[in-house]
This record gives sequence, structure tokens and C-alpha cells, in this order.
Amino acid sequence: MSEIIVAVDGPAGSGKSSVSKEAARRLGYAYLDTGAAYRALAWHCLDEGIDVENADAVAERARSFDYATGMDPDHYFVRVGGEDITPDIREPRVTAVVSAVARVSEVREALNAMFRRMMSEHPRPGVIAEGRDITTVVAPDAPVRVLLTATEEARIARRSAEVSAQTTEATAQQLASRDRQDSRVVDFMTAADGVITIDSTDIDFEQTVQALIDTVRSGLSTEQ
Ligand SMILES: Nc1ncnc2c1ncn2[C@@H]1O[C@H](COP(=O)(O)OP(=O)(O)OP(=O)(O)O)[C@@H](O)[C@H]1O
Ligand SMILES: Nc1ccn([C@@H]2O[C@H](COP(=O)(O)O)[C@@H](O)[C@H]2O)c(=O)n1
Repeated sequence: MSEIIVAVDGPAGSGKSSVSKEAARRLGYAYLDTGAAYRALAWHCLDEGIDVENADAVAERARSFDYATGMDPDHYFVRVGGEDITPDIREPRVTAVVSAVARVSEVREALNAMFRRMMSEHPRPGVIAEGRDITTVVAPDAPVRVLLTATEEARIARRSAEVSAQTTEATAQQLASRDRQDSRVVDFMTAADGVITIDSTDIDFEQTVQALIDTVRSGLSTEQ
């Protein structure tokens, strides 16, 4: 059973998933990508022809969809109904509708209960869980809570380097629009009380991973 929870929140493209996964690998912890569950539900709704603006229909799917994800940082996967949809959930058509699914309160309640169960049942000594509301709603009592941030300019540049199929303008517009929609539901732009901010604007990936690991170690030593 995992006893150490490291909660990481932040805006789109701040490095939450890549940095958390690598830090978890080096610490021997599990890794929980909570955004993947929202994306998988959005993918599932599209696959089933469900109108993502129909909150009741989306909530009904959230209660019944057969979701699985790998929490071993070296064996990451996302499945719905046994089908591997790991790359599919990153498609622009899914990214474009995921915020609509995530604003349904029944969806958030169902997924948050699942995240808490997954964190507490995992056999590794710790779990790094990342998302938008982990430090404030899902695990507000976690011994280490971090807001991973970077300027919008840096985040757009990083995301554009990954996405070659569209212009930087289109990538910038999507990133800003998703943050705008998501921040109506949860505040992930400012650190809540007790949450440590890591700003990666002027540090590279390796330095950011090290900053998170250092924060985990010092947070745990203060706890004891
Ligand atoms: N400090 C850094 N310096 C340079 N590049 C970085 C840094 N941190 C992360 N990256 C890169 O930025 C990109 C976006 O990171 P990542 O996908 O982890 O962000 P995210 O916060 O999980 O985004 P989203 O919420 O949109 O899924 C990746 O290509 C990642 O390798
Ligand atoms: N704790 C969370 C995590 C994610 N979301 C929503 O899911 C979307 C996708 O998240 P990524 O981290 O994979 O980009 C995100 O835009 C949010 O709409 C959430 O609400 N809470």
C-alpha cells in the first residue's frame, strides 16, 4: 500500500506528465496520470457517439466505463474495455473536447474516488499523481504538494516542438483555450497554502526532474 503521495498540479504543457513520470521512475514510485482518465472518458464518448455537451449522458458513462491504466512508469498504458488507446487519447479531436467532459461534477466525483483508490491500493512505497486538482481536491493532505508551472510562452514553445502537424498559432490558441476552460472548474494557476511552486521556465527537463525529486526528499524529511 502506498503511503507517500506526491501531488503535482499545473497548467497545460507545464511538464506535469513527463517530469512526474521520470521522477517516479527514479524514486521507485508509481505514477498516476489523472488527465489520462478524463481523456479516456472523452475518447469513449466520441467512440460511442455521445454528445459531450450532454452532462447527464457523460456522467452516466463515467460511472460505467471500464478504465485501466499502468502506474508503473516503465509500463504506461491506457485502456478502455480492454482496448489499448494510449496514443488515441492525445489526438487533437480528444483534446478539443476533454474540458467539456471534465467540467461535469458527477464525472469529477467518480474519477476522484477512483484516483484515491488507485493511489491507496498501489504496492509501491509512493505515488506521484499529477493533474489539475490533486493538491487541492484529490489529495489535499499529501505530504508533498507541488505546483509545476512555466510561462505560457515556454509552454507553447514546448508543445509546438512536439506537435508538427499544426501551426504554432493553432497550438498556442488550443493551449490557452483549454487552460481558460479548465480554470473555470479548478484553480491550478496559483499555489494553495502549503503547495510548493516549481517554475520550469528557465530550467531544462533534467533540472526540473531534479527539482521535483529534491522537493519530495525535503518535504518527506520535514514530515518526520
Ligand atoms: N523544464 C523543461 N524544459 C524543456 N522542456 C520540458 C521541460 N519540462 C517538460 N518539457 C517538455 O514539455 C513538453 C510538455 O510536457 P508534458 O506533456 O509533460 O506537459 P503536461 O503538463 O503534462 O501537459 P498537458 O497537461 O497538456 O498534458 C514535453 O515535450 C516535455 O518533454
Ligand atoms: N486532475 C485533472 C486532470 C485533468 N483534467 C482534465 O483533463 C484534461 C486533460 O489533462 P492532461 O493533463 O492530460 O492534459 C485537462 O485539460 C482537464 O480538462 C482535470 O480536469 N483534472
